[in-house]
Amino acid sequence: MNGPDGRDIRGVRLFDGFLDAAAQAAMVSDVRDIVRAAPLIAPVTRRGQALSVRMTSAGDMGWITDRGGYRYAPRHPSGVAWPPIPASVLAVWRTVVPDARTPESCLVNWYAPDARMGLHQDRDEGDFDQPVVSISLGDDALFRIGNVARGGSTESIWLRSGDVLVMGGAARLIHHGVDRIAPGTSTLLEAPGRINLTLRVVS
Ligand SMILES: O=C(O)CCC(=O)C(=O)O
Ligand SMILES: [Fe+2]
Repeated sequence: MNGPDGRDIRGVRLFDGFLDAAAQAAMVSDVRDIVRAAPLIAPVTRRGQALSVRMTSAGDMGWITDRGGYRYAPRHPSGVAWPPIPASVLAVWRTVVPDARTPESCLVNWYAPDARMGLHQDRDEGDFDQPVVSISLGDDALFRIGNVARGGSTESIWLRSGDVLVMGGAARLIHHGVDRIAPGTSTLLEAPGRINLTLRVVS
């Protein structure tokens, strides 16, 4: 059921339709401000393999990956500080995880129609008692949820614009990924694609 604590899928909590159309549009405008200050990066792994998403960040720390490996960094590669996390985004965190510490990082993932994200854990943070909160804007995404341990069965759900997902507690280190997006399922953005915002406490 979809009560005040969201719908439970393997310990992950989904608040579907959390943001109404006006709140989504306002948040997109805030994301555009972030991207203007800290332009999207085409990330590569240490081995030089390109990720299909484009990324930037807001907050004290931003997650980056390049030929030096992956890490949290205090600055955008251009040398500018990451812009602050917008109030609209912080408000979502405070509502869905009121007992958590203040997030130090808001990763902005941009999915063009052919982008995806492989199954992984979010484990570059210092305190796994703190949740991860993810906000979806734009086209639908097929989100796969596995297990904390590697392997085993998985379950996929469609994340839609305005949905908020919480990975916390026993599900904090659950494997997850985005198999694909469905271009053209939302009219929120001017071009097909999807924005995902992922909030984390880093330290
Ligand atoms: O795009 C999403 O919904 C998930 C993003 C994600 O898992 C991440 O950035 O670590
Ligand atoms: Fe993740």
